[in-house]
Amino acid sequence: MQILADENIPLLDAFFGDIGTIRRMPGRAIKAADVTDADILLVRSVTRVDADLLSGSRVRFVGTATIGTDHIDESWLERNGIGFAAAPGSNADSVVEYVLSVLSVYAEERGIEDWTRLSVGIVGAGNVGGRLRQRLGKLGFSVRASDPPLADDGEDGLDDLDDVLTCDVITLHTPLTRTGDHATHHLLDRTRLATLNEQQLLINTSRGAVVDSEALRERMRQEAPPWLCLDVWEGEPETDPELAEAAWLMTPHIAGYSQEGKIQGTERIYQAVCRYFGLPVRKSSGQYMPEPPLSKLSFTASASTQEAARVAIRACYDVRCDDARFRSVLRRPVGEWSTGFDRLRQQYPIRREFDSVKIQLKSGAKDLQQVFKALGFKLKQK
Ligand SMILES: NC(=O)c1ccc[n+]([C@@H]2O[C@H](COP(=O)([O-])OP(=O)(O)OC[C@H]3O[C@@H](n4cnc5c(N)ncnc54)[C@H](O)[C@@H]3O)[C@@H](O)[C@H]2O)c1
Ligand SMILES: O=C(O)[C@H](O)[C@H](O)COP(=O)(O)O
Repeated sequence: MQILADENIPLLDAFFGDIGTIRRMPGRAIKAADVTDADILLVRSVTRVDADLLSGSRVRFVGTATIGTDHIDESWLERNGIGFAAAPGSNADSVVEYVLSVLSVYAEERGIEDWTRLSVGIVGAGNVGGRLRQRLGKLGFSVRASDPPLADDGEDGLDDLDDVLTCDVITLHTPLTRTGDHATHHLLDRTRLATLNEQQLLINTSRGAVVDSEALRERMRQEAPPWLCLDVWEGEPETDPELAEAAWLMTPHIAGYSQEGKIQGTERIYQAVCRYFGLPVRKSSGQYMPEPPLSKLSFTASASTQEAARVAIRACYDVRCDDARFRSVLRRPVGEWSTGFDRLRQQYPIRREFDSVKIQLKSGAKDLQQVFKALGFKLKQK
């Protein structure tokens, strides 16, 4: 079988080497002429997969190693009998940990001693939002979440978007959808952005177009704008210079880029290909997960829970490093920004999730134990 794949999908040979001949291309460069002879197309979020790309090709299966599917015309694939799979949940923990890192830095910069005093509003309570809600709840944060599709399905405990927008921190975790009762395109529009103030932080790790960028630019120019943390950008890899200037933290769409997240993304589409073509599943992400550079952290009984949590979160992932790398690209001429955006993602440093690190504690340190468990670390008693 001929497999055409985005070169940024990790472990292509390891997972797909036995299944077919692999041809790699930069995802943004994949065009109709490239897919004509492919049986399987494997993409990430930067390749638009639709009739323009695939009609006339012999592609029988498309896999995207991502959670988001807004770049895929799924109904066209279905109408044309082409198999499809995404990678739901694969990098959800990575995004949750990105948000935890942002929260820890935000609390410190605002001089908030106890970060759990911040109320957090989650928009979209699926894999990412739901896991974030659980971890924050266990840590003792007051959390509100809005998710109308889940509410329609009878899920309790959800709030209206307008209530969620009154929280100290608002974090977006919806898919980008343009049709249906709960479409999210420009969900945060001019009216909703007008309700936010300088005591609030808005984090967007969903898709850039879930927020109306033009309205956001305007809001950031007005009195008392909210603090802003952007990982995703409407029109990326282009970066809006005014939003870049206004953002407190900014990163080039890497919230989901933990090593676990990326390898599990490949694993999910490998499993789907095997199912689709009736092949045995012989490989798993665990086989290929390298040893983490940091494996253990040890705290004495004298560590305060706040400080210990801060140290451990940032030892694993400090969002300020990604912010600094991105800002260094944006100091170059504007014409180089979009290639810089892609280069940062392609050459992303190794980042491991919290549960790759064992936390060693003195027995009896009950508060610390609870906090680390809630954050998602593994515990080891001394
Ligand atoms: N920045 C990154 O690196 C990164 C990484 C992973 C995912 N994402 C984005 O985050 C999105 C969410 O990921 P997920 O794994 O939680 O997806 P998911 O499908 O598990 O959950 C999305 C949730 O949003 C809800 N939703 C839909 N419309 C809504 C609306 N109008 N208001 C509120 N909630 C709504 C859905 O009901 C669902 O529960 C993905 O679709 C993707 O676009 C970004
Ligand atoms: O939807 C997802 O899974 C994420 O947005 C993913 O991290 C995007 O990464 P990309 O495909 O752009 O490399």
